[in-house]
Amino acid sequence: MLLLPFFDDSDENLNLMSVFTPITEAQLHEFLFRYSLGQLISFSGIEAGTDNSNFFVTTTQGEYVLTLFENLTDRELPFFLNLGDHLKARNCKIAQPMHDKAGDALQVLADKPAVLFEKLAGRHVVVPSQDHCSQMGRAMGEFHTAVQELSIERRNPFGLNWLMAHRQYQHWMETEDHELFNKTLDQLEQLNDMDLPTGIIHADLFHDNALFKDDHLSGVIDWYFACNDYLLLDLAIMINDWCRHGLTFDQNRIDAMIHSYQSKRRLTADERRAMVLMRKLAVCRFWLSRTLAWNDLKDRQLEQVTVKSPNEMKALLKIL
Ligand SMILES: Nc1ncnc2c1ncn2[C@@H]1O[C@H](COP(=O)(O)OP(=O)(O)O)[C@@H](O)[C@H]1O
Ligand SMILES: N[C@@H](CCOP(=O)(O)O)C(=O)O
Repeated sequence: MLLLPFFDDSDENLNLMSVFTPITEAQLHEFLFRYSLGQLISFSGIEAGTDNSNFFVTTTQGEYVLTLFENLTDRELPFFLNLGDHLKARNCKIAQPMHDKAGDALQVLADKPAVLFEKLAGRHVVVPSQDHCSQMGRAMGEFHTAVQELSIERRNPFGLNWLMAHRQYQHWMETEDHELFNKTLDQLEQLNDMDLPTGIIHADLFHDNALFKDDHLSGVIDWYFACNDYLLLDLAIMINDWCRHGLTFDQNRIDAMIHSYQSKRRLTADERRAMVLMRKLAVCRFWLSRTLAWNDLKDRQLEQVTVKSPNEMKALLKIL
């Protein structure tokens, strides 16, 4: 049995440096020859992040973020790049993938798939306000409207079926947690009987995945969990993360987020009925993924990763 430390403040996550693949100035200099973006001035590794190696890159023409993909492959990446191009063409607030002189966004650098993105201004907010939540609701409504024109597809690897499959594999949970998890899965089965709209969702829009400059949203990053699933799941993930202080939800922030979302896409009657269930689905998804990540970290004694607290999600489930 694995006992996980209890954290009630998400700032206390295991947070270590996350540049997995280093690059040299010479490599980057040569890489930039492919683009019409000027000469390299400077670059530096970004310490935040869990999955990829990211670098800020400054050239004589602008500022960019270079991502080397540590897990996603050449075969998987076109989905995310097509999505990025489409959303940018619809004026959605995201970081544009930069295309080289031949029109390609996907490259190879240091033997890893690599993409250069527009650098968005600002930072993520630490304590989201009602106005931040309102801006996020509107942005999400715009994303969900824009993706309806797009026919690409990706199954959600962390959706309801994935959760249900883990009913059998709970040696990593204490008995009390196991009961809470299973009881919630029983409730979630009701989602299969509801007629809920689906489409491409971000699927990970926590407040560290949106950048604000002077309290205005400059854009949403980290689209690598994007997939086809319930549209409502995106709103549920955002409400659970953006609209609370610690373990206390703020109804004003929730109302502001839903209201501005609905200015772009109205929720159906079934979606309004399913909201609490969907928020539980969102919590279980991150409880399980964080727990698996913690176990993996312990088993492999990884040192260069950032893993968020699973127990924060368990505590949230108890108050929903
Ligand atoms: N396009 C961008 N513009 C500005 N900053 C970015 C951009 N993309 C990533 N970042 C910065 O890099 C950090 C890590 O990026 P993220 O996509 O979360 O990495 P990972 O995929 O490894 O989790 C973010 O918290 C943000 O500070
Ligand atoms: N948002 C997820 C973890 C994924 O990390 P990210 O840095 O890729 O957003 C969680 O909260 O567990």
